[in-house]
Amino acid sequence: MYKLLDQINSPEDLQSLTADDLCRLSDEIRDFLISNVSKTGGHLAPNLGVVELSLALHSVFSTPKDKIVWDVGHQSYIHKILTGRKKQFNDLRKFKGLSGFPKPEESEHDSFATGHSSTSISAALGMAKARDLKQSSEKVVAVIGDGALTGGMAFEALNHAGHEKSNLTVILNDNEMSIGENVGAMSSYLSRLRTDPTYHRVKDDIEFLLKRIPAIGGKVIKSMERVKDSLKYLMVSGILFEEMGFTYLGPIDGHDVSNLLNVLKNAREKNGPVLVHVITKKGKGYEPAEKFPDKFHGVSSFDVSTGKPLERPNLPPKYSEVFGDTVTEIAKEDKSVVAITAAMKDGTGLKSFEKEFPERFFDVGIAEQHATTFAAGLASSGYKPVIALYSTFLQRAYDQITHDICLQNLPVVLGVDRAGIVGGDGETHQGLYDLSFLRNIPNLVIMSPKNEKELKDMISTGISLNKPVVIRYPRGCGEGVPLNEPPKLLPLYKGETLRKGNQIALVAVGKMVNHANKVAENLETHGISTTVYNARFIKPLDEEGIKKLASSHQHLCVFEENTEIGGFSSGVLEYLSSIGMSDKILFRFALPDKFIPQGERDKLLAEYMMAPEQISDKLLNFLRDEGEQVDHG
Ligand SMILES: Cc1ncc(C[n+]2csc(CCOP(=O)(O)OP(=O)(O)O)c2C)c(N)n1
Ligand SMILES: CC(=O)[C@@H](O)[C@H](O)COP(=O)(O)O
Ligand SMILES: [Mg+2]
Repeated sequence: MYKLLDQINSPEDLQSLTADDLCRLSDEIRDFLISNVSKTGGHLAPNLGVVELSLALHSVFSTPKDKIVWDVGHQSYIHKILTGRKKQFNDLRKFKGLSGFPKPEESEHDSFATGHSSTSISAALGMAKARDLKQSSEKVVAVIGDGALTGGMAFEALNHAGHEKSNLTVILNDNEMSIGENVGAMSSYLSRLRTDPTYHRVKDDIEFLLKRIPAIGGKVIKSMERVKDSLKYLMVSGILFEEMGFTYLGPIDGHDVSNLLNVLKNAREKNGPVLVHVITKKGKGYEPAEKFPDKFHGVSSFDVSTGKPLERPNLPPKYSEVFGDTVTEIAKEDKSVVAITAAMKDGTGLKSFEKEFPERFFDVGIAEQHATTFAAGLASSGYKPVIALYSTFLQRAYDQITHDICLQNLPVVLGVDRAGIVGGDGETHQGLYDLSFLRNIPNLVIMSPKNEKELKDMISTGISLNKPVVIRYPRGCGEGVPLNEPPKLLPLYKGETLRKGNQIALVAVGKMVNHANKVAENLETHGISTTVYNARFIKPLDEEGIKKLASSHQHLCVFEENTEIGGFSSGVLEYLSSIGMSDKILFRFALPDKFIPQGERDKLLAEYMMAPEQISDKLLNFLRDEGEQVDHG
């Protein structure tokens, strides 16, 4: 199928290839990527942009002895192709298939697990210091994008690396894109680096002129070093990185394999930290991705000939879209509402808010900690910030929520998107811990809607509370309920009974409410009288409602799409034990205390015995063993 790629089964196989061969191999790899990712979905544009860079890296450095850390890691598909995993791309991001991110347990060539942005330089510096302490000789490389470079951790690591002066190569993959257009002063600085020929021209002109002055010219050039350096201070050419103790090389064309090979060999041999500034095009080699790199950042299956997603039945609106539209509607009436994203305006649905209120919309870059305390600052000055962050990325801002928002009881609403199982992104992205790490923060209200209509109501209720509020909701489409009614204020800290029975009460939050309804229907066919209670509030808990259920049913079961450790069901257990009724809890249905792998949500729920039919069977078997009357159904 592929003349060159079929011969590549490990990085060593690159050593015999010429630069021309590598160019031809780049074309084959792009064809392979487009063909496979169009079927499986995945991060296409980021990977199309780093084909030559990945080939050059694996030609100059030799993994697994040398270490390459891929920041975010969404752009590591070519790295995986070159390190013996091309045959696994049929199952990319699928249950029990190839991960879309580096995973040491998947290959010895994957030096560090990544998925969250801006960690690569820190990890690479740690590896470099370990090498120095062991007095071994491996090379260490971090590959970081211009988007990831807006993350605070990256600066902390650059600062430390410049101080330590260990040998380390940082490749800055600059494609002017985060998921959407990159933002921030660093991004503007990089674009000056990319486009500013002035410095080079002025420096060359001076030298050219001086060389023409007979005799003294040479001496003057020497003394002109200071002038040249002062020009450097005036111009750009990586001065920021040079001042942080790095040797700056670049900017270079990230699609010119020959030049990449030369510069990387040069960087490899340099002492101290080196930053190689590589200019690439996100989506290179596939026109739809080049034209719309944001849309092709992360794609589902698509038609290669048009770039359009494969036909899907008309699905309900996504929770994220409902979130963004609702906040925008409320902001039309309430001028104090402002919206904040950390480089995820598309994914969180806040693009609609930006369009309507550009002056009240803030994209802070990949900077969740800053986003959160920035919101606290706005709130302390009379505004009502709404921040949308993915559950998994919110993990970064735990102290900011605690120390900067809740301690001061500031009116900030946190939309915690992608809460629950997220699917193909796997362990690094599952939103399964937010109920546990948020529930212990004083002053914080935590809600989770059973559907997209209740999400609207919770947003309106949350903003009206004028205090710290979290609303957690899942990735993907809503339940298809009507959305034409305006949002209403919910009865505070109260749940609702959706189905009335008297034997077993199923208490659920969020998407698990629909799960509980299915279990209840199943139990009722076996003659088991079942209540379904939508708790709505994880904190403060609806204690009165829970107590009533415990007093009027033989058993309670609790459902949540969160780890079983410290989440909603732990809160119910804590409360019931405080009133001597903890024995009423029969089962807690939550995710186990482990990192949950990638895979379709239904497959993962079944893997952990949380499919509705599995839960029903478990309950029916328990009741039978207890001698309860259970019809055949
Ligand atoms: C902490 C964190 N926040 C947000 C994200 C979501 N995310 C994944 S890739 C990406 C953009 C990365 O841009 P860049 O580093 O320039 O890489 P490129 O896709 O351009 O190659 C973002 C925001 C993340 N992975 N981690
Ligand atoms: C690599 C990364 O972190 C993001 O691109 C993430 O994969 C987006 O997730 P969604 O597809 O759920 O928006
Ligand atoms: Mg980028």
